Amino acid sequence: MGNREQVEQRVIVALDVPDEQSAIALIDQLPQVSFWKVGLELFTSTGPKILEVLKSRQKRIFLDLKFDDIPNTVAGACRSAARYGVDLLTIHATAGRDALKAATEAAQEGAIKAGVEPPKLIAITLLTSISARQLAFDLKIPLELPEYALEMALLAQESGLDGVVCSPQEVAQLRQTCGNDFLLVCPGVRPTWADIGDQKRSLTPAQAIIAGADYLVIGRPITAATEPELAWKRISEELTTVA
Ligand SMILES: O=C(O)c1cc(=O)[nH]c(=O)n1[C@@H]1O[C@H](COP(=O)(O)O)[C@@H](O)[C@H]1O
Repeated sequence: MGNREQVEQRVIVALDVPDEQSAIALIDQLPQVSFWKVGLELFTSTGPKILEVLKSRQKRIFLDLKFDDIPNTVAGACRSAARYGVDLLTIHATAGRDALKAATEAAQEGAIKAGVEPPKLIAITLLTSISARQLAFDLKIPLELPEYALEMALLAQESGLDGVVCSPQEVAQLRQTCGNDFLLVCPGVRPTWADIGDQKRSLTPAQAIIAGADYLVIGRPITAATEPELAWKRISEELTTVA
């Protein structure tokens, strides 16, 4: 496998579209994409049907439902989601230690019962749409943002999770503290030519990989581009220079 193919496998494209038809159109338009993220918009619209579509095309799946509830409820949700045989699944670190532990155990149980590989359960540290100012003034968190993100990552690691979702701006620090076996997945990635949109703590694809991300999650710079294939190619070429 060449460098290019290897690095392309580290890009997860966010399938943030409203229905199955638009999702299938994008999946088929971008055959080189091997890893897709199904999030709240698409899953609420199609339910698990879209997961079957992706599996029938041998794609890897990040099911990003960002569970955040009491331990019993998140455990039930993770047990159910794990049965789909997806590769990655998300929960918010703010659900707390008991919920994170219960979710980890339940995801294993659900997968074993269904006879599929358990998903890697990863926790959201702090949404990449939140700035340091918003963390302090709106959320009233009295910690510096990098320290808060690190605390959430350590909470996830201590609770037995496989990794976290973090902004590329925090990934170097998290890699150093959490080690190489902890999965670091970075959304909030923006090539220099793309709109920043609602993302607040962004880096370019090359910078995010250099900083230590295992996977990049990229949505609108590709999916909302006039020519998604060209956007994908530009990102892939950028990454090949650092891989
Ligand atoms: O869990 C995520 O994937 C996620 C966490 C986070 O902190 N920030 C974030 O943007 N995401 C997701 O990553 C994707 C980013 O999409 P774009 O901003 O269009 O590249 C979206 O599907 C978000 O739901």
